[in-house]
Amino acid sequence: SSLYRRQGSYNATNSTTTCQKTSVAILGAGMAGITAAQGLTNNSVTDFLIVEYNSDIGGRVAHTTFGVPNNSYTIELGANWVQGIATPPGPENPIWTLAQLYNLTNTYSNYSSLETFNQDGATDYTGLIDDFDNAYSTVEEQAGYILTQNLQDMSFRSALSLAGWKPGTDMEAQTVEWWEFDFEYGYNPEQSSDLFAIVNYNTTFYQYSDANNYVFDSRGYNFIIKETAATFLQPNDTRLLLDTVVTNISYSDTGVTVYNQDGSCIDADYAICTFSVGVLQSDAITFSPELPYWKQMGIETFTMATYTKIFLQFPPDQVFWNKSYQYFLYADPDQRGYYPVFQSLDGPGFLPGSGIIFVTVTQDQSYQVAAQDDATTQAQVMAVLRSMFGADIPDPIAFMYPRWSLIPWAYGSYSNWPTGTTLEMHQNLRANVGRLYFAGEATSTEYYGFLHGAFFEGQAVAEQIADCITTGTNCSGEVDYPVLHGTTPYSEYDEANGWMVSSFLDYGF
Ligand SMILES: Cc1cc2nc3c(=O)[nH]c(=O)nc-3n(C[C@H](O)[C@H](O)[C@H](O)COP(=O)(O)OP(=O)(O)OC[C@H]3O[C@@H](n4cnc5c(N)ncnc54)[C@H](O)[C@@H]3O)c2cc1C
Repeated sequence: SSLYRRQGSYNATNSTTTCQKTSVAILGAGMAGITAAQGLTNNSVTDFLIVEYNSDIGGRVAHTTFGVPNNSYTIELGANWVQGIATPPGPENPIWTLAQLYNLTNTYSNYSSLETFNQDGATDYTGLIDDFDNAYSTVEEQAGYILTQNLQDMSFRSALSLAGWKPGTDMEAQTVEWWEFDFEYGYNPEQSSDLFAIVNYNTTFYQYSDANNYVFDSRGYNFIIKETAATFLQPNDTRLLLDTVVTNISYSDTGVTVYNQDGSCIDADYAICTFSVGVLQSDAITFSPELPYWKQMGIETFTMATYTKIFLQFPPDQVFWNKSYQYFLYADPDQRGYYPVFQSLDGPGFLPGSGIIFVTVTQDQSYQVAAQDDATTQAQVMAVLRSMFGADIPDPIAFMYPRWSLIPWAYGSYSNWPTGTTLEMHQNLRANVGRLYFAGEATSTEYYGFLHGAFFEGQAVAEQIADCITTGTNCSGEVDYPVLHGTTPYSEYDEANGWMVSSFLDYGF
C-alpha cells in the first residue's frame, strides 16, 4: 500500500535540474498543509506548490477498507474522533464545522458505556474511575499554579501521586489510568508533562465541549480535507505535486530550495514544512545549512507518540461481546497497557452487523506490535479476548493494523510534551529558520496532537507569510530562544509563543 513506499534519499549536490519556481512551497498535504494553502488563497497568494509524499492528500487522516467481501467497511487508521465540538456561546472546533459542512457520519463516544474485565473475565472496577477523576481535579488545580506562578513542571505521574492516586501494582487501577491518560496522550504519565497535558485537555475540552465524536464515514475522515482542497484547487491542479518525496531543504534569509527524491527541485521565496516530529527527528530529510542548535533542540525535545488500532472482524452472527456497550477494558495481570481497551463498532449508532471490534495499544506495546507479524499479534489479542469472554469464542475472519512507528512519512502518530518542557522549548520547535516556516499538529502550543491544532497552525503561518508577500508587514519571523530559561514566565504566555486562548476557559463544563 502507499503507506510503505519509497525510502532512501536523493543527493542534492548531483542536481543539474532547473528548479521549478514558486512563491511558497508547502511541504505536506495533510490538514496543516491544506489549510496553509487555503490561508494563502484567501489572502490573495495563489502562487504556491504543495509537495506530498503520498498519492493522495490527508496525511495522518487515512483510511482503508476492512472486512470480508460483502461485509467490508471504511475504517480509520489514523485520526478518528472530532475532539471537542462546541458549547454556545463558546467557539466551535473548526474540525466540527467542517464535519457538519460535509455531513461526515459520526457518533458521540459514550465513555460511560463501558464494561471492565481482568484475566478471569468480567469484573466491575468502574469505581476506580471516580477515584482517578477525584485525583485529576486536584492535578488540574495544581497545574494552574505551575502556570501562573512560574513554577517548574513535573511529570504527570508525580502530579497524580501528589494528588493521592497511586495505582502501584494494582493492575485494574493501572488499566483505568491507561484509559484515562495513555489512551489520549499516547504516552504514560511518567513521560508526559503535567502542566501541558492539562493545558492540552483544557483548551480543547473546556473551550469547545467534552464530547468526542467518532467518525466512521464511508468516504473517510479525510473527505473534509479533500473537500477543503477542492475549494481552491482545480481537478488535476498542477500546484499539487503528489508522489513527491522531499529529501533536502536548503534555506536562507532570502528563499528556500526543496530537493526531491525524483531529482526535481523547487525554488521558493518561502516554504512551510508540515512534516511530523517523527519525520523531523528521523534522517529522512537533511537541512542545508544544518539547523541551528536551538532548532535542533526544539525538534529533539518533543516526543512522537505511537497509537495503534488493531482491527478484528468476527462472523456477525457469532459476536460474543455485549453489543449495548461501546468499550471493554482489560486489566492484564502482568503488563500495563497490554491490549487494554477494546471498542465495538457492531452496535447502535455505529456499524451494526459489521462484527468489528478493535483494540488500541500505545507506546511500548505499539512498538512491539509494529515489530511482530500479524499472526503473532492476532494470537496475543485472541488469548486476551478468550480470557475475557471464554475459550469458545470464534477466530476472526479479518484482521489488520497499521504500523505507524515504521511509516516513513509519519514515524509515529502524534506529538507529546515530555516532563519538564517549557513554552520556550516548544517555541523553538515552532519558530522559522530564515524563510523556512513550520506548521502542523506538533507546532500547536495548546492543541498539539489534535487535527484542530494542525488546522490552526497551517492557517496562522499562511496568514503571516501572505502578509509579508502582499503588504510587506509581518516579515520579521517568529521568536526563538537560543538561550532557554528554566521556566517560562506567565507574561510570555502570549500569541508570539503560540498561546492563542486561555487554558482557564470553561464553556465546555
Ligand atoms: C493513529 C492516530 C490516531 C489519531 N487520532 C486522532 C483523533 O482521534 N482526533 C484528532 O483530532 N487527531 C488525531 N490524530 C492526530 C491527527 O491525525 C494529526 O494531528 C493531524 O492529522 C496532523 O496533521 P498535519 O498536517 O500536522 O500532519 P500530517 O497529516 O502528517 O501531514 C504531513 C504530510 O507531509 C507528508 N510528508 C512527510 N514526509 C514527507 C516527505 N519527505 N516528502 C513529502 N511529503 C512528506 C506526509 O505524507 C503528510 O501527508 C491521530 C493520529 C494518528 C496517527
